[in-house]
Amino acid sequence: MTATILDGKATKDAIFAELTPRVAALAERGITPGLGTVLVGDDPGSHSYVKAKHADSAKVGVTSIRRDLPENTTQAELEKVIDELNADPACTGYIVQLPLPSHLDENAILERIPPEKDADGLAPISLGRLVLGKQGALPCTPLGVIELLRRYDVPLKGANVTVVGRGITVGRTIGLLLTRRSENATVTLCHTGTRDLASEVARADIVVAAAGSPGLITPEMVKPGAAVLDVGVSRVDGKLAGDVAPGVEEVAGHLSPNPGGVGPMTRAMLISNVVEAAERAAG
Ligand SMILES: Nc1nc(=O)c2c([nH]1)NC[C@@H]1CN(c3ccc(C(=O)N[C@@H](CCC(=O)O)C(=O)O)cc3)C=[N+]21
Repeated sequence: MTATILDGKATKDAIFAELTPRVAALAERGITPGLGTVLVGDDPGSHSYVKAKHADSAKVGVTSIRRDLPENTTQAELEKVIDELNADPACTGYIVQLPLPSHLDENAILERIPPEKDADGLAPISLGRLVLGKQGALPCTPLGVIELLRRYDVPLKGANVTVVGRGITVGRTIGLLLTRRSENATVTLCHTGTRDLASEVARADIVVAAAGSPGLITPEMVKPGAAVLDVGVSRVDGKLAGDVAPGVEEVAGHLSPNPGGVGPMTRAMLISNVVEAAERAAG
């Protein structure tokens, strides 16, 4: 058996094609969504993600506002930029690219993002609303995983989902989305303290690998026919490596590769969040 590839790039393009007329409809009412990005430092990976987000915005007609700051930016300088975006009516939503350099207080910055301008659901108030099941911005990577599964008709209701990794952008939050009544999945969250990772993965109908540990998920672990999503990414000898080892495509029923899987979906969900927030604000 060879897994059906969950093609995140093609799915992102399909989502953009759906968003473009919605942005045009907003434009007719005099509304232009504007996505801001705040990037501190010169990590090449972060730079290429941010660049891609601006290209995405342009593609669907969303204005973009870019704030690139040097590595040695102080907390006060960064807070000033955040306050400017908060006050700028052209910026309807924005993200602070994570991780921030270690001398900066990341949580204090995220606290400063008002929920109505939070484009990727990582500000504390948005995360709290997610826990409470209240309307708010939702995290883009978990949304991307769910949307990709939905578009390939991989059933979530009642599915056993094993998530590997407890980072804030994926592992910690995806269970909150998957266990909503609208998804109704059963979620197991694994991490470095998990006693028997192989048996937790073997039980799963869907595996979300978001540990950032190259090749962690091997073919022997995976239940034949399961859907496997490779979300983790690390650099090994300068090359990008996912969490899913070669050979899993022979066992899995569906596989989202890395690159070309959840990464582009994350970007699609960011633009979708910004468009949806603008529509909601317009009434
Ligand atoms: N506040 C915040 N929100 C984020 O959503 C966020 C973040 N910080 N910090 C870093 C991670 C990482 N991330 C990616 C987005 C797109 C790709 C992506 O599109 N990747 C392509 C190609 C990547 C390449 O070739 O360089 C792919 O997977 O095919 C990857 C990674 C968003 N993140």
